[in-house]
Parts: sequence; structure tokens; C-alpha cells
Amino acid sequence: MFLQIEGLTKRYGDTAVVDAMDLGVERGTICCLLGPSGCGKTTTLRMVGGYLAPDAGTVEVDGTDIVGLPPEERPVSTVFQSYALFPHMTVLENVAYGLKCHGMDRTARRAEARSMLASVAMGELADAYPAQLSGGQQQRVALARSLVLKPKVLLLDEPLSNLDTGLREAMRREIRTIQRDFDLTMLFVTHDQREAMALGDTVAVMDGGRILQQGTPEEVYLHPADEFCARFLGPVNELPGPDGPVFARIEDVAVVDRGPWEGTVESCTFLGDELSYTVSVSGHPITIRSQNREHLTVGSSVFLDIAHRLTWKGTAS
Ligand SMILES: Nc1ncnc2c1ncn2[C@@H]1O[C@H](COP(=O)(O)OP(=O)(O)OP(=O)(O)O)[C@@H](O)[C@H]1O
Repeated sequence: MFLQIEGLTKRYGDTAVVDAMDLGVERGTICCLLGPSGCGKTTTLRMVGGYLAPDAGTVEVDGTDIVGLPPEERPVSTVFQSYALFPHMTVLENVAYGLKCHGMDRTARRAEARSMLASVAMGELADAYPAQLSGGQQQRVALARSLVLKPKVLLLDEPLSNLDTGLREAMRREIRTIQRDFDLTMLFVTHDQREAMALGDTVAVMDGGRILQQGTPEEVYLHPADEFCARFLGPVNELPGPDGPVFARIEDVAVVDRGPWEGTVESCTFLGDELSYTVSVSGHPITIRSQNREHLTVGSSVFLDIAHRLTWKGTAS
């Protein structure tokens, strides 16, 4: 693996907030580190970036352990959630600043910064100040400032969380394009499962300072390692079965003419692009989505079947 984290540990008092964590990211891919608030995502990123010393473990980039190196000597650059742009510097100066720290002369670093700004479509705003920019524009400057350093690994800590939904999706596409253009290896922290699946070549599900599962979006969504991963990646229906509950994703439960489960339609909610029903099966509330505009009648009986059963260790199969 191009980025290989092994046994990484950070303790505060008696609590290991990152607990002997292992994670690998292949060269030229995006790994989304996904987990609930407080599970240790930022702490992990800060240790990889060099802003926090681990108590144990190794972080290798391209075969070299970087744990002992200060941030500026690591082949790694971080884009923070807050963008952390210098308010008194222009966009161009912000992007050129890191190159100054690497000893590049003024003309060369301004030329590099201009070319990087052009590649994130910010060339025309090179002389603006951060306060004059929208959130999305500031985000692009923050990306340019990291990319100009040509890091081997780019770390992003919830970089889209300050943006509204439309802009977030546009920026996600842009990050994907930049990642491909620069053949970057990225570790992208998020607590948003849709974002993780949309962006990640792999998704690493984290809880309690550990990685519970790492796989492609399809693997973690359709074949979760445990119940926590199953529920964190998306809603789960729990149907009664002869040997214990049968689990399925909402979109994998459908109304059929004849099927193994029978229930009563309890409610119907109009969501615009689809209808959401709650069907009670032996007292279990089951959620079903349908794009058919013809409403099922509340109170009527329906049969249900599932297209794919979610299983993990310990579930009935
Ligand atoms: N300096 C510190 N001293 C003590 N505890 C800390 C310190 N920094 C972080 N923690 C604790 O470590 C745990 C992990 O924090 P971290 O910021 O890594 O979580 P996170 O997964 O990034 O959460 P979020 O999504 O909310 O940003 C939290 O319980 C936090 O309170």
C-alpha cells in the first residue's frame, strides 16, 4: 500500500482515542475515513499530517516511515475543514506561501501558484482576499494551496462540511477530477456516508478508534462487517424470520403479488421523487420506497419480498 498505517495509537489519559489502528490506501486512490463524531478521525489525520505525535504505530508513505518527521518534511499535505487561509494575504500569496517555506524564489513560486489556481478555476480571483470569496471559492484556494506543494498524499478533514448541498456535490466532482488529473492518493475524512460512498474508491468505517471495515462502497454497503457498519452506511429494515431477524436495505424490500412476508400499510409520505411507506409486519415497522405514483391504500394488506439480504457475523442466514 502507498499509504500504510499500522498499530497507530493515541491515548489521552486512560482512553485510546485511536486504538492500534491499521489502514492502507493504494497509490492514486481515495480512501474515505467514515465514522461518527468523536470516533478519532481528526486525531488520525493529525498524526498522519505530523501535527500530533502518536503513542505507538507507524505511518509509511511509499515505503518510508514518516512518524519522526515534522509536518513540512512529510510528503503529505492537509486541507482543513476551516480552510485556514491567511486573511491578510491575497489568494495568490496564500497559494505561494508554502512554496516560500520550501525555499523557492519569488518569481517561480508566483508562477507555480498562478498555474495551480488556473487548474482549480480560480485564476481570475488571484488578487482577491479570502474575505471576498464564497465558501466554495475559499475551498478551492485551500485545495490549490495544498496541491501546489505536490504532496504524495493529500489529507482532507471534512473539507465540504461548510458548503450547502449543491456546492458540496459540485466540489466533490471537482475533487475527483483533481485527484485523477494529479494521480493523487487521498485520505478524506467525513461523517457523511453518502459523501464517503460517492467519493471513495474505498471506505474505511471507523468507530471507537478502530477501523471496523474497509472496502469498496458496494462492499461496505451491501456486505457490512457488523451491525454498526450496516446501520452507519444506511437505513436497515429488520423483518421477522424463523431463525431470527432478516435484515435488508430499504431499497431491497418491495411489494409483490405473493411473498414470504405479509403486512399492513400504516402510513404513506410523499417525498417528491418517491413515496415512502411504513408497513407493519408482525409489529415490525418496515420502510419501503416506491417511485410508482399510485398510492398503496393505508390500512390495506400487502406482501413483501427482499432482493438482497444483509448478513454479518452472527446473523441468521
Ligand atoms: N487534546 C485532547 N485531549 C483529550 N481528549 C481529546 C483531545 N483531542 C481529542 N480528544 C478526544 O478524542 C476523541 C476523538 O476526537 P476526534 O476529533 O479525533 O474525533 P472525530 O472523529 O474527528 O470527531 P468529529 O467528527 O466530531 O470531528 C474525542 O472523544 C475527543 O474528545
